[in-house]
Amino acid sequence: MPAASSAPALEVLGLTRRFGDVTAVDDVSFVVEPGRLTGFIGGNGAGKTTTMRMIMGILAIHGGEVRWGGRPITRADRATFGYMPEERGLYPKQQVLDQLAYLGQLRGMTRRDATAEATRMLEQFGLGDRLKDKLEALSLGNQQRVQVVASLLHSPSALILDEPFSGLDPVAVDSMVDLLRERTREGVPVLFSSHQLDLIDRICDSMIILAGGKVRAAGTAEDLRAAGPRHYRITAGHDAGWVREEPGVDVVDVAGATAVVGFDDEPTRERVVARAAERGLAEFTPIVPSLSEIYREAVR
Ligand SMILES: Nc1ncnc2c1ncn2[C@@H]1O[C@H](COP(=O)(O)OP(=O)(O)OP(=O)(O)O)[C@@H](O)[C@H]1O
Repeated sequence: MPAASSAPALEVLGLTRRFGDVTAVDDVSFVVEPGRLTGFIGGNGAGKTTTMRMIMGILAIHGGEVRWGGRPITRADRATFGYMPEERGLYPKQQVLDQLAYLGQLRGMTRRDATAEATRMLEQFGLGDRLKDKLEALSLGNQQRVQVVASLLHSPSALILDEPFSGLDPVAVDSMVDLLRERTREGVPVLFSSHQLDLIDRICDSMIILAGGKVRAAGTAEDLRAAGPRHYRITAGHDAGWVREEPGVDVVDVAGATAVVGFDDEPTRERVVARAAERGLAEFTPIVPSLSEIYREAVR
C-alpha cells in the first residue's frame, strides 16, 4: 500500500557506472516510492549491487544522479538510510546483542534504546535465545537475520538491502517480510535485490527488472501485470490441438481439451473463439501473468 504522500521517494536518474570497458550500469532510471516494497530483480552480473553501492555513495557515479525527496541526495541523507551490503560486515567474534547495541549507538541511538529495539526485533525473528551468542556461532541464515536487524535498528528513512532473502528458510523469509512491511507501513521506501523468482510474486509491490546493466521493465505489480503478455485458456471439444493450425496464434501449451494461447490481434481472438464455439466451448479465460513470468519475458 502506498503510504502518506509526505514521505520522500528515492529516485535514480540516468545512473551509469563503468569498470574499464564494461558498462556495468547503463543509464538506469527508476523510482522507489515511499511505502512500497520494491524488488530490484536481475540475474548474476545484471548490475544490482553496483547500482545500490552508487545509491549509498560507496562507489563513484560516472553519470546521472540519485535524488531523495526531489533534490540531489546528500551524505547526511544517506546516513539516515539502512543498508545491508552484499559483503555483510558484522563482527563474527562479538556477541549478537552487544554489537547491535554498539551499531545503534553509532547511528545516534542511546544504548538503552538500541538494546531494547534490537531485542524486540531479534525476538520477532526467533532469535530471542541467541542474544548473548557470538555471531559466528549462528547458522548462516540466522547471521543474515542479525544483519537485517542491524540495517533496521535506527528507524531508517529508506532501506537498501542487497539480497536480504538469499539463504533464508521459508519461515525466516516470512519474518523478514513482516519486518519490512512494518517499515513500508510507516512510509519508508524499501529497495531489495533478488534473483529468487519464486519469492517476488509474493513479496513485491513494485519491481524493477534489470538485465545487462539496463532497466528492462519497471512499475507497480498491477501495472506490470496489466502490461504483461496476455494469454488465454481455451477448453473446447476433446483435443485442443486444432489451435496449432490457426494463423496468428501463439500456442504456449496444449493438454487434452485445454490450450493456453496468445493472439496476434483482436480479429484473431474473435475468430478463434468462434472456432472454439463450433467445437463446444467450455472455457475461455484470460490468464493474469505472474511477476516471474513477466520477468522471464522482459529478459528474453
Ligand atoms: N569492482 C569491480 N571491478 C570490475 N568489474 C566489476 C566490479 N564490480 C562489478 N563489476 C562488474 O559489473 C557487472 C555488474 O555487477 P554487479 O555485482 O553489480 O551485478 P549484480 O546484479 O549485483 O549481480 P549478482 O546477483 O551476481 O550479485 C558485472 O559484470 C561485474 O563483473
